[in-house]
Amino acid sequence: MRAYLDLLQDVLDNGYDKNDRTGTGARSVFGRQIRYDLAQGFPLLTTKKLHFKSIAHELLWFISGDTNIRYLRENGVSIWNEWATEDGELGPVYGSQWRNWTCPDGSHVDQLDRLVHGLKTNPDSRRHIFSGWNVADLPDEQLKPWENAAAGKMALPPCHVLYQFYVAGGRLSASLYIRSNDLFLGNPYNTASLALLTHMLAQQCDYTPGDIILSIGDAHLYSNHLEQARLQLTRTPGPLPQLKILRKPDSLFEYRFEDFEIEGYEPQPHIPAAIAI
Ligand SMILES: Nc1nc(=O)c2c([nH]1)NC[C@@H]1CN(c3ccc(C(=O)N[C@@H](CCC(=O)O)C(=O)O)cc3)CN21
Ligand SMILES: O=c1ccn([C@H]2C[C@H](O)[C@@H](COP(=O)(O)O)O2)c(=O)[nH]1
Repeated sequence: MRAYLDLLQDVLDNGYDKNDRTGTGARSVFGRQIRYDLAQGFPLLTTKKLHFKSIAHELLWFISGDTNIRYLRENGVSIWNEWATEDGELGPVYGSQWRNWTCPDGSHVDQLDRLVHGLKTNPDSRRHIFSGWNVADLPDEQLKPWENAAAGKMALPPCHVLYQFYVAGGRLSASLYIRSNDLFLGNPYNTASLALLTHMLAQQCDYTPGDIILSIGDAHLYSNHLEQARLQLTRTPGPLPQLKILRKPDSLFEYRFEDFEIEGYEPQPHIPAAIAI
């Protein structure tokens, strides 16, 4: 996880202080990349305690195609509460685009189903991609997230926008473009989520999990996360935990939270930080 800490230092040292949509202010750099080899362990941050439960439930919720936070709430996950309508709606965010992209003729595309089929039947393809960036559903910038959701638009435009997969030597690798990344709160979630998805796809398609690569556009530390980032930089990363998947479900769409076990996770204490809304 050294590369993550180096990126925090890079932003502290070289970032520009900019205003941002949330009014919090952020220090940012543009265009950075971090790579993890999943053979080295599961990339769950060890320099502060992370809530794997939130990360896994959020990914299962995306994969199910759901865009209402009811499922998350029922499972004790509150990370999307601030953006939803009173009824829990977020509009056509990730799950909707991944599973149910609407075409001009009114038909729908299940991008994840196509991805799995492609990875199994045509591993050498250079087109193993799915994307959440559906221009027709982007929010109206003048409205609040929940107002957009109530109007049938996305509450927030996707941050983890474009996923690409690559098969070589029996290894499945994943590359993710993140247009905007809250390095203190969002990035550790995005990293572990991409790793978990890659493990699931590798299991389904009979490959070994390979590398994951996160390419970040606007990489920022919010002004009220700078002290927390400096505290984290005083800590030394520990050994990475291992992910065990306890059974092989019949499809990507049949995983349950109980199928995942994280072994050997011995993080340093949690560092609280306020989320910018
Ligand atoms: N400003 C901002 N940063 C984000 O990372 C982010 C958004 N907004 N909006 C949409 C989603 C929601 N995500 C979130 C939201 C909250 C936490 C958060 O507060 N994490 C706490 C623990 C909370 C918990 O797991 O219950 C942490 O310390 O990691 C993390 C990611 C990622 N995304
Ligand atoms: O998966 C995610 C989702 C969101 N974020 C962060 C990145 C930004 O700090 C905000 C989104 O604000 P925009 O003004 O739309 O860029 O959420 C993240 O890091 N990871």
